[in-house]
Amino acid sequence: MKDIYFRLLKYLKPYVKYFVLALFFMCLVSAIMVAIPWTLKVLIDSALIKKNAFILNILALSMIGLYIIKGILSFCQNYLMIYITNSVISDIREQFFTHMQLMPLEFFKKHSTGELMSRLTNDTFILQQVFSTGLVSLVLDTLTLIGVVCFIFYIDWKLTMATIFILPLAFLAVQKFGRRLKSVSYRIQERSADVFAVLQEILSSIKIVHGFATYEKESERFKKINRESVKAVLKAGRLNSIYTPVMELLGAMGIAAVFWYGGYRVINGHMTIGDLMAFIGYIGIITTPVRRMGSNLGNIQQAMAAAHRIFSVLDIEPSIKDKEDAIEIQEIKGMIEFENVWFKYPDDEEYILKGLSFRIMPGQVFAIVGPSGAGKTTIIDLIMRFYDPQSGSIKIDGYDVRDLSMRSLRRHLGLVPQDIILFNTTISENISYGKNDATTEDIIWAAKISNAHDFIDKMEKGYDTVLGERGVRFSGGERQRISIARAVIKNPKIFLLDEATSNLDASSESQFQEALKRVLKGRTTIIVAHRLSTVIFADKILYLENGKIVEEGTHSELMSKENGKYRMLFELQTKENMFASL
Ligand SMILES: Nc1ncnc2c1ncn2[C@@H]1O[C@H](COP(=O)(O)OP(=O)(O)OP(=O)(O)O)[C@@H](O)[C@H]1O
Repeated sequence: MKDIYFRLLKYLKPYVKYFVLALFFMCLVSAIMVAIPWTLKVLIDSALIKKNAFILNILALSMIGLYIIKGILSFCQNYLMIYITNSVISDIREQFFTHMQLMPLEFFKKHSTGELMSRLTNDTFILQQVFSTGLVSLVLDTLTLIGVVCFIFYIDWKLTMATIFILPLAFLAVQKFGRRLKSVSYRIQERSADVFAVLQEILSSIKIVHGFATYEKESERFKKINRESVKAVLKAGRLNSIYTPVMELLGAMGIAAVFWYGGYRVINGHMTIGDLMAFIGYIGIITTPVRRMGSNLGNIQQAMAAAHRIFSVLDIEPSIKDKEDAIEIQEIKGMIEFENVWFKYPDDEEYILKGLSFRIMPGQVFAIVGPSGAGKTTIIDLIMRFYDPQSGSIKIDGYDVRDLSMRSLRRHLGLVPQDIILFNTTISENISYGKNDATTEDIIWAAKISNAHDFIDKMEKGYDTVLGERGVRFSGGERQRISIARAVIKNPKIFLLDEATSNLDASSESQFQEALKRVLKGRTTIIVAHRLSTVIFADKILYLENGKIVEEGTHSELMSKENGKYRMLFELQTKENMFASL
């Protein structure tokens, strides 16, 4: 827990001068708070008992003055604290976001989107709330408490000692509640993260839910998780509700004791009436802070739990990162080599790629075909360095990809992934996503090559059409063409097309292939395809099965193999196409 406090303090470093100023204002505010009951003593002993109207007037005016000054100081201190906490929280959020983006893909398999969203929004919100209000009142209350204790000791130490006897009881109760509240609040956060996760999953799969008409099943699932969350909130509510009356009782006991014992001390001449009234005034102004300190401590515990959850994500070291002396590769020729590559996914037992070796010379087009699950996409992911192999090496122009900076490596790779992911911005922003300095001509060029220009041009807003906007619908093929244009515009030396044409119809595909052949000239290309007709022009075709290359050669070489796997698959697909066209 101490670590978390220190870590949070580190975030305060850039704002330390504002923090010191806010603390200074807080000290002044509590000094005024502490001065106010003292005026009661002067009022009774020096103005009322001695019937001194001048002192009475001065007291009335100074009371107004003190409250005006306190108001101004409270405003400054509050605003400064809001500024500091919001800046700190925004720094944490930005750090969290940047960190999350650098995480390898396996991280996102372990942490659901809902969970990460909850860390970034809910948890940082708790921190923000607690530190902008809870912390201020805790500091103010502590300072006021210290000031009050000094004053009441000065007034009558015996009465003070008698009063203080009650305080440890209150603190014990506060601590006990604080601990209970912390564990309950942790449970609330966990449950609300679960609700987030289920909601996010259902919303993003709504098509499937509709398609399979599983509304009731999903409603049940949501209801169950939602009720768990309500249960946790109710438990915290119960604790909070018990907390207030217990604290009130302790407060009342304190006041009764002061009245009783203080009254005797006045009767016996050890105190003036003004002393006793000021004393009671002091006890009055500290009962609220003492009570509030308990709930503020509880809130701070909640914030610590939130900070712990945020830091536990920030502490995860990316398993794939640049070496300290990573090479920034400027220009590449485009040679790709796999040397005895063995790879399995993290936490899996079975190897997906088993001693894979091949070499692609610059400018060559390689196709990787084979049954589903053979490991084709995995090969692409390893070249992109989304994962590292357990043994063997993957080289680009003779450099092991682990020695290159990921940014410079990926700058030369044009990936068209199997899952088409487009952003909810304009078509032109989607196409120019990887090239900040792209001109309108570049965007149109890339769209033309990818066979996307015609359908974009026909749209009312053309390249300014926003994806996902009301009324804007794109077919799978159209989305795929935008995704291809996004890779083409980078003008990469190496193209990695993972089922890039699977959503195109036969005529778009043949047009696209013609265009692609032009673009691919002079660039190394790997095409992963299920439809073998799309790769017959490749310089070499690798037939992958169960993580191993079982056949390789050109289309005609592979077709000449009697009972060859490639040949059998090709013939099967040709027959299927014939039937489909009947
Ligand atoms: N992130 C992952 N974690 C664990 N296993 C994975 C992961 N991604 C893929 N796999 C498994 O690795 C194997 C190879 O997957 P890969 O996607 O490379 O196959 P593929 O040949 O491209 O298949 P397809 O043609 O169906 O796309 C499959 O058994 C798959 O279930």
